[in-house]
Amino acid sequence: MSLDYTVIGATVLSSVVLLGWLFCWMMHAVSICFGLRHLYKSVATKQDDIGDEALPGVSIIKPLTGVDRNLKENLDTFFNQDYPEYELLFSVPNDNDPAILVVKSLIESYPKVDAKLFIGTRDVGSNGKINNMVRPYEAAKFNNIVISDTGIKTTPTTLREMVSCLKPDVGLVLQMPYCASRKGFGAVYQQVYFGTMQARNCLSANACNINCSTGMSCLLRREVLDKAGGLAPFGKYLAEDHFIAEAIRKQGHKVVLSSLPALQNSGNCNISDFHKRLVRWAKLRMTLLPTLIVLEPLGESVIQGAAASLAAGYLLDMSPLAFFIGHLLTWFLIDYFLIRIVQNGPLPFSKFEFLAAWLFREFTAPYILLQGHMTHHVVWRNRKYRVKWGGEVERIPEPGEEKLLQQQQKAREGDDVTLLADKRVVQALQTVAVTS
Ligand SMILES: CCCCCCCC/C=C\CCCCCCCC(=O)N[C@@H](CO)[C@H](O)/C=C/CCCCCCCCCCCCC
Ligand SMILES: O=c1ccn([C@@H]2O[C@H](COP(=O)(O)OP(=O)(O)O[C@H]3OC[C@@H](O)[C@H](O)[C@H]3O)[C@@H](O)[C@H]2O)c(=O)[nH]1
Repeated sequence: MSLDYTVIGATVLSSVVLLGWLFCWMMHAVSICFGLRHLYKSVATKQDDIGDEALPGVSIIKPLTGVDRNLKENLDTFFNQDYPEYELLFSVPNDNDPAILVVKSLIESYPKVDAKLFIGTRDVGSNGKINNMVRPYEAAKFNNIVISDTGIKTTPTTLREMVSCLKPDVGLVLQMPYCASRKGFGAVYQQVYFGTMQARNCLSANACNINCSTGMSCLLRREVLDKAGGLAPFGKYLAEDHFIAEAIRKQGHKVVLSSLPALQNSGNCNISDFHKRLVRWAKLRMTLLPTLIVLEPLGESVIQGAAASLAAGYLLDMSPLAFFIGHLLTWFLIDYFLIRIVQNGPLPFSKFEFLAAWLFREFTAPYILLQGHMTHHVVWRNRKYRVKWGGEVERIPEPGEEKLLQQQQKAREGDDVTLLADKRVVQALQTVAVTS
């Protein structure tokens, strides 16, 4: 009896594809169960019995670069935390940064809030955000550090909620990225992106204890990060959030999700800028976890649906078109259910807008991943970086910047204690610290 290897091959491949398809539905189910159980289930209320005096002090670091039309409104929310003891540490890379005026005016408006502004970076690596945060990190008064990006808007109870998640065995509390409601299709699209695909991955990964971080808003124990060398060793990566979470986990501490998502409220909802950000993130993910090069496209509804339709057509003799339509419709309905959980109620836009933004996201996602493959460098806040396999990055100098970057690199390589101390003195002299 002769074996038909083509038939065996096609049968095995179709079965694997259908198993992958079932795995995706399992991810949907896990993210919905975890979201329902975890999101907006405030732990803080239980802690209220402990009393304010038992709550630890928190230093909130806000690395800023430039201004957008929502910056003042966003920063203002940090001055209104319902929390007994916290300090705000703003930092900007240089004294031309327009964010300085915004911060100074807020500091003047809230004389009772402990707030400082740091001007000038310390270059410990290529990552501009890390360089911008090193000095406030070292100056922080408290052991509990919040890192919060410039575009984040917060609510009065968020800090209390995040601190309540910081149990003794926890080293890092992450806020899952989501968005505040803003006007326009670009805003709806971002909300749909973070409330569906990103939420599914983030919730299911956290439910299964897989590191899936976004560092836009997190609370960490400084003593734990200091054991890994503080912030400086992470300056060589752009995905510093991923590596910080890894370092904390390696020390045996848990990384948990806060029950409140982070509200991104940048004044810029431009779709093309958002796509550039997604391409940068995609590039970071595929260089640091190459298995995602295969898995990530397979986790997309359109690619997964196309592959599963062909497999079902072959194995189960079903109409591939009917299978594909049923697949997409079910995925759509489950995503609608998930985003309602992430939003904690009715969506701030119509069902039609949801449908349009959802279709746009699902059908552009493969193209964005492809662009991530095709770019050799990423751009972040007007700076170009070359990303190496493993996640390390190198700044690509702009014309005229080569010498400066070489000097900075040499200074980093030659850092001994005396040189570092000298540099600290120079930097201290260059710094203007505005204290309330
Ligand atoms: C057969 C089909 C299998 C489908 C598997 C699907 C695999 C998941 C694919 C993509 C993950 C997307 C993750 C999105 C969140 C990451 C956001 C991000 O890019 N953040 C960067 C900027 O902040 C950050 O620097 C990079 C971090 C690296 C994140 C790596 C995440 C891996 C998560 C994998 C989740 C799998 C969940 C499995 C649950 C059972
Ligand atoms: O050169 C820089 C770039 C960025 N930043 C600051 O870093 C924060 C995040 O920057 P953006 O909002 O441009 O970028 P993203 O939202 O894409 O960042 C996100 O993805 C990449 C990760 O490394 C970040 O931790 C995460 O926050 C902002 O607060 C920004 O002001 C700097 O201080 N200097």
